[in-house]
Parts: sequence; structure tokens; C-alpha cells
Amino acid sequence: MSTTPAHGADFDLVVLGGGSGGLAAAFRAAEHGARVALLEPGALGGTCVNVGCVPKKAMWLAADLAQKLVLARQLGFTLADATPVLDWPAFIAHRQRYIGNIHASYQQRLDAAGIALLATRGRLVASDTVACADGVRLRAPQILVATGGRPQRPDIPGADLGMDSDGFFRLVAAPGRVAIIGGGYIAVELAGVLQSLGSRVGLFVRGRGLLRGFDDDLTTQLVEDYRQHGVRAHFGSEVLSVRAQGNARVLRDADGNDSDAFDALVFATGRRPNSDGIGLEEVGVALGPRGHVVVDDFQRTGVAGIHALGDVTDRIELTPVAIAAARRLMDRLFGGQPGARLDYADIATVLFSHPPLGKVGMTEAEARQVHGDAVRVHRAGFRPMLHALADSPQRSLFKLVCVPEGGGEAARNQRVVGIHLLGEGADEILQGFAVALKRGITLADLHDTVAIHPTAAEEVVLMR
Ligand SMILES: Cc1cc2nc3c(=O)[nH]c(=O)nc-3n(C[C@H](O)[C@H](O)[C@H](O)COP(=O)(O)OP(=O)(O)OC[C@H]3O[C@@H](n4cnc5c(N)ncnc54)[C@H](O)[C@@H]3O)c2cc1C
Ligand SMILES: NC(=O)c1ccc[n+]([C@@H]2O[C@H](COP(=O)([O-])OP(=O)(O)OC[C@H]3O[C@@H](n4cnc5c(N)ncnc54)[C@H](O)[C@@H]3O)[C@@H](O)[C@H]2O)c1
Repeated sequence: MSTTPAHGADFDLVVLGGGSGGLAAAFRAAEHGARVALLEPGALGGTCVNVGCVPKKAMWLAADLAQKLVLARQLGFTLADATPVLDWPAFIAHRQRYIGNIHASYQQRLDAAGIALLATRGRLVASDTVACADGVRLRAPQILVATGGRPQRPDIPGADLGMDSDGFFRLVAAPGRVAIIGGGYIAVELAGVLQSLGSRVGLFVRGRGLLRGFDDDLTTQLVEDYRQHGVRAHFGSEVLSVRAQGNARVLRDADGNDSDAFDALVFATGRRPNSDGIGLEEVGVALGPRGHVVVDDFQRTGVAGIHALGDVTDRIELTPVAIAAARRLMDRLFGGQPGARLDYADIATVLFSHPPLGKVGMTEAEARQVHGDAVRVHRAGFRPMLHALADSPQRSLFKLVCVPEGGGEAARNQRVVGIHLLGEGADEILQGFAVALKRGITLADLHDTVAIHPTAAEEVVLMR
């Protein structure tokens, strides 16, 4: 495309937010020759790089090492202490150096691509105009809202006595006793990390189980794994207030029962979109009931030229999803690909629990709603070799959800519509099988594939 902005415009594209989606959009648009301004008042990389996936995975890796050290001891290694102790400040220095390198790499790439980075908040003042905090106005025919989201706490007395996931990343030591409220991704991940790094974790879950949207058999097994690690999970427990008891925190539930005392409290009770105070409704952009920007399949808001993606929209809140949506949108706007859009179906996701839990496609319950009794389920439950060697009780559970392929005779073949993996290595194993599921594989295709032995992954192709 031409590198000359539309008549009277300063840029071809102004992007609000330099997180996963905004950065990907800016880079792809610039590759197509668009002149781009990117507004980001905080650190480059947004939630994922600074207070999400990246520091979380670093903590998960530390926690995983701590667990492996315990196994190593059981297997005959000589280690100074029975329980490995992490020097948090030393580890955090490594974590933050890694993050600093990502910032530097983004900055270099922005410079090389000629993208104008403005360290400021943006606010829409017209459908083609964004105002910066200092009053400077930028005009562009295309505007992308990729402002992400932020943690949300329940509106209960004492909510300020806890921290949220952003606060977790400011910790410099494992709290002795920690309460985590919530039963979603962040609650389960932080519970696993803190327990493995030496905290005693109490998990307070409002519902009857963990992780809505994941397969029930696997989440039940994960609850058992956590119990064995020492996490004390309380289900059906709605926390209605928090109070201080000296330096400790005590929770009171809906039945009026008080919890044990905790040294720290983490709210992992969901996130809300950053859609307020940025002029969206004033220029006619519709917001959904929970404040998300309403978009169609092409990331369009109802206002011509204004688009949105990532966590500020009501879609799957994952970094690769924001990135994929951004690239396709830019291919459509600037790359001459009018049909480009993200297919949100069958997106794989992994929860970095201990052990990790991954899924792609339908759960058994979802498949039964659509296909009823025709659904066929195949399971493999086993002890991973390292755990078997160390005589540790942790088990893996893999599950395939299948439906008949075609009718009649052909119905004997089964199409795989869901793959669910809980266990060591599940995080790395799932990606390849997600490609296969997306390509419409059958159970026969899996059985036709010669296994790689001895691995955990082979259980997927050997499942009967
Ligand atoms: C603890 C945690 C762990 C996570 N782990 C994973 C994981 O392992 N894997 C995974 O795929 N996903 C994970 N996620 C989710 C992932 O981080 C998000 O889905 C992803 O960051 C969304 O990208 P985004 O571009 O929509 O928003 P963000 O990355 O949040 O970026 C939005 C940016 O917009 C900026 N901004 C806000 N308002 C304005 C404004 N008015 N003007 C200009 N800029 C503005 C913000 O400063 C921010 O930098 C995790 C999230 C959390 C909280
Ligand atoms: N590994 C990953 O890919 C990863 C990790 C973390 C987050 N994420 C993404 O970020 C999103 C946000 O994660 P999250 O954990 O904040 O949200 P979530 O929606 O996964 O979980 C929120 C939890 O808080 C509970 N809750 C809400 N209000 C409550 C209240 N008042 N009292 C008690 N419990 C309450 C909900 O029942 C739910 O269990 C996820 O949906 C996911 O898409 C991904």
C-alpha cells in the first residue's frame, strides 16, 4: 500500500495499547507499509510480558524445579536441604532481566519498522481522532483499540487487605500462609506456584469445582494432585468479608464461618476490560454488559474505522489470540486480504498448574450436548516415568473426545473433537495435537501414527 496517509491524516493507523495485540498489529501494519502510531503509557508488552504470561511462566519454572529437586532427592541425589529453598530476590533478578530483554527487543523492532511510539494514554475524541494525555491530537482513518484489561476484586469489606495478580508479581518472598480467592486460571496457577515454593495455600472457590470450561475428569484429578501437594481447597465457599488480625488476614464466608489466619491474601476473581474513560461510548462504540467493546467477526466495532481486539473485547483472553486477531485484521486493512479474520474455534490453551493441564476442542460435556450418546471417550491414566521411578503418586490423565465421522458404515471411524491432557509435559505436547485436531483427524489417524517411545505423548496415539 501507499506510505502516504489519507488526506489530512497524520497516520494510516493509530493503535491504543502496546500489549500483545497492539504490538502485533503495529508490526504487521508497518510490514504492509502503513504509517503507524502506537500509544502505550506503561511498559511495552502489556499484561503478558509484565504481569502475566512471562513472569508467571518464570515463577512456574522455578516451582517446577523445586518439585523436581524433591524428586531428585528421592532418587538418590544429595541435596543440602530436605526442602529446596528459593532465594526470591536472586530469582526475580533473572526474571526481570529476561523481561528487560523483551522490552529492548520490542523497542528495537519498533525503531526499525519506523513506528512512532508515544508513551501516553490515548482517548478517542472523534471516529478518526485520538487525543494524547498532553492534548496532542492524532488523526488516522483506522484506529485500533487494544487496551486490554485489569484485575478485578469483589466489592466486599476488607478487599483492600489483599493483593491481586499484579501484586503477586511484586512479592519478594513466599508468604508463609496464603489464601487465594477464585477458581479460574490465575487462582489455580498461583496456588500451584506458591505451594511449590514453600507457602501453605488455602484456595477459596465459590463454585463446586475448578476451571469452568475444562474437562471435569481432569479438573477433578487436578484437585486431587493439589491436595497431595498440600493445597487446601475449599469449595462452595463465598468470601463475603476480610478483616485484619494483627498482621494476619481472616476471611468470613457466606455462612458466617471464619477461616484460619493467613499472612497474605490474593484475589484472583477475574478481570475487567480497560474500556472506561477512553471516549468509546462518546464516539458511538457500543460496550457489552461487562464493559467489553462489542466487535463482529472482523474485529469491527459499529463505528467505521474503529476496531478492537484482545482482552478489551469479549473473546478468549489469551496472548496468541490477541496476536492472531491483530495480524489478520492488519492483513485485511492494509495487506489486500479482504476476507482475513481469526477463526476462534478450537483454540488450544494450557493452564500452568502442577502438573499442567491443556485442552483443545470440546469437553466431553460440550460434545454430549451436541452429539448426545454418539460421543465416544477414550482415556489413558498413567504414572509418568519420573514419578514412577521416584515412587511419587502423581498421575497423568489424557482424554480424547470423539464423534462418529459421517453416517452408516463410516460411523465406525471417529473424528476427534476434543483432546484433554493433564500431566507432566502436557504443556508442550498439546501444540502438535492441536494442529491435528484443527485438520479434522480421526482416531484411526492417531492409531496409524507410530508412537515415540518412551514418552508421555505416545499415550495419545496409543489410546484405545
Ligand atoms: C497473571 C496472568 C497470567 C496470564 N498467563 C497467560 C498465559 O500463560 N498464556 C496466555 O496466552 N495468556 C495469559 N494471560 C492473558 C494475556 O496476558 C492476555 O490475554 C493478553 O495480554 C491480552 O493482550 P491485549 O493486547 O489484549 O492486552 P494487554 O496485554 O493487557 O495490553 C493492553 C495495553 O494497553 C495499554 N493501555 C490501556 N489503556 C490505554 C490507553 N487509554 N491508551 C493507550 N494504551 C492503553 C495498557 O497499558 C497495556 O499495556 C495471562 C494474564 C494474566 C493476568
Ligand atoms: N495459562 C494461561 O493461558 C492463562 C493464565 C492466566 C490467565 N489467563 C487468561 O486470563 C483470563 C483471566 O483469568 P482469571 O483467573 O482472572 O479469570 P477466570 O475467569 O479464569 O477466573 C475467575 C474466577 O474468579 C471467580 N470469582 C469471580 N468473582 C468472584 C467472587 N466475588 N468471589 C469468589 N470468586 C469469584 C470465578 O468464579 C472464577 O473462578 C483467563 O480467562 C484466561 O483467558 C490465561
